[in-house]
Amino acid sequence: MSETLPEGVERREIDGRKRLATRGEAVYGEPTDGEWRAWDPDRSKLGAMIELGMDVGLSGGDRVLYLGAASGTTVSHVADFAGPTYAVEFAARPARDLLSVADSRPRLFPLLKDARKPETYAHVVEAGLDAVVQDVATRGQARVARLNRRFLADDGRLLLSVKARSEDVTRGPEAVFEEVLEELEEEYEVLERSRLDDYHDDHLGVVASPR
Ligand SMILES: C[S@@+](CC[C@H](N)C(=O)[O-])C[C@H]1O[C@@H](n2cnc3c(N)ncnc32)[C@H](O)[C@@H]1O
Repeated sequence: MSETLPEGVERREIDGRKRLATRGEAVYGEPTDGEWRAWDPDRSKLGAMIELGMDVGLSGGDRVLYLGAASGTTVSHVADFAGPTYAVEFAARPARDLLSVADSRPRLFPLLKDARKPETYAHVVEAGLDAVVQDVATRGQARVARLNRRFLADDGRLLLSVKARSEDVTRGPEAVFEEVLEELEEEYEVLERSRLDDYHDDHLGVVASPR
């Protein structure tokens, strides 16, 4: 397992065992130790990717666009160690919780926007970002990643979680993943892929860089 964690992410003994952790206010009832809070890979695809040793290439202070922020479980951890973190979520109810998560995180910017319409937030989100993290769990996941490629620096990274059942409930996950990757590869080079089933059934984690 790779131990090159981003600055600001550590493996710490919390509640009786070593866990990934970041420093910040607790958000989803996760165990804490002082100012450190456990990052639960069962609740977070990005957490699972890091736990599984994928080389996500994140660094402390990175500028990040997060697509599919929901109520902020994962993006709260990202904003604990990253620089400006733009969090896009199109459903109003989870976005309300996301606003309170941002209260204690001055570098977290919630955006009630549709990730399929990047032109609606292009005036807020800077270009040349270090990372786009995507967990939208909706049909057309490759398309969303392609549409948001414009925000990434040439040496930036896409950290994508693909949920097979969101694309097609009738086909096997591997066939769905191949199709999603084929479309993704029109604009990205896939650097690493790994099933996340230890933590999330029928999900694929993908690390990619823009072509
Ligand atoms: C699996 S949940 C995300 C969980 C979250 N990433 C976390 O780990 O804390 C997927 C979220 O993506 C949002 N979503 C789906 N399609 C979207 C779109 N086109 N634009 C913005 N958000 C979208 C859903 O409303 C939902 O909240």
